Amino acid sequence: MAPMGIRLSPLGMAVFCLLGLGVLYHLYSGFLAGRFAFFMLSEPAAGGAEPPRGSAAAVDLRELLAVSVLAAVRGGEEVKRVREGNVLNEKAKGKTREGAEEKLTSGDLLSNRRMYHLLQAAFPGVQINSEERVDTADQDTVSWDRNIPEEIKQKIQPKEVPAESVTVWIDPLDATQEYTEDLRQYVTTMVCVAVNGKPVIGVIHKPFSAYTAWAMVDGGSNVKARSSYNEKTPRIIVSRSHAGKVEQVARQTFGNKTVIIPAGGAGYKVLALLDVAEKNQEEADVYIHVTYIKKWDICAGNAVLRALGGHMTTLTGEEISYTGSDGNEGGLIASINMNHRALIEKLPDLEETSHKLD
Ligand SMILES: Nc1ncnc2c1ncn2[C@@H]1O[C@H](COP(=O)(O)O)[C@@H](OP(=O)(O)O)[C@H]1O
Ligand SMILES: [Mg+2]
Repeated sequence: MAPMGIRLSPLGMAVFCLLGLGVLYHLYSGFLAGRFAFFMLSEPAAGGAEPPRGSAAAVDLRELLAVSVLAAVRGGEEVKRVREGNVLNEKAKGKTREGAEEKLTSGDLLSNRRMYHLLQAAFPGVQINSEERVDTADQDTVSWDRNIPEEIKQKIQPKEVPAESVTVWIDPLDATQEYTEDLRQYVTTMVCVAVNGKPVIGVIHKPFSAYTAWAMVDGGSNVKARSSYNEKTPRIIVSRSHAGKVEQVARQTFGNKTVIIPAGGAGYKVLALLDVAEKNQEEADVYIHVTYIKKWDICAGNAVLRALGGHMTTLTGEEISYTGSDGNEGGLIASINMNHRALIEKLPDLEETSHKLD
């Protein structure tokens, strides 16, 4: 009932109600629109609010493997392009301890730039050690499209590790000496991922035959060991341009009739121990190196061998740690599906050998 003296007109009531509804609708739709806009805007931010992958406390090793394969392939394209263009701009960057000239070409530098920037942009929180100097101002346009190749997805599970435990080693052009001699079969590009100094992911790519081997320890691989190895009279693969006394060491260990295969590149020599269906690849049973060598030269091969159950150690059988300094002093011996310990015990004392052979 209406209060006394006031008559409510039904029409007025209807108009009043409609106005009220309008006001409510306006307020509420504005609120909803605001919420909707916030939701839309905050969607990428929410993704971004999670720390960008690779820069935060954790990195996924499967992603790191995918980028490492891409980096090795992209770097390899530069290596091939420069070689085919025949303008290497070859120069000497120094000498090894043994006095051999260390060469540097445009192939090394352009591959390095590509590989480094690709890995660095994808994983900004990770330590990357590269054979060549990197100009950080010198950006490269290739970025990772976040695609993980189907084969890697099928074989490898995601696995996060703290970013600060990771060291990536890049060799943008292994066998530079042979590259300058146009011995293309020896040339590789390599990426290695070490976790707490242990080599865990290895990628070895042959740019001139578009062959890529990758493996992850406790993960999987696209390459395997051969079905048999000659343990009694192994064929030994050694350096052709930084040999030192390796031939004498090999003959002293395995006899004068031992077959010694001189070859370029540490990546190539590790592949020689595996089942690599590639026509420009020789096969061997053991890889021995006696001179100083850098960690970017051997880390990827070490990871691949370890993933497949093989070994790469110093000549006295110590594991090589892939953190800190970039040099490996103790030489190396690599084998797979063999008694590695027995091989080491057979080796002569290197100090003694070098006195005897001087
Ligand atoms: N005594 C030494 N000092 C420095 N680097 C060496 C070395 N012996 C081998 N290396 C490097 O290890 C890689 C494999 O060597 P080799 O082909 O002789 O087996 C080459 O890398 P790069 O070609 O990447 O420079 C080579 O330069
Ligand atoms: Mg190298």
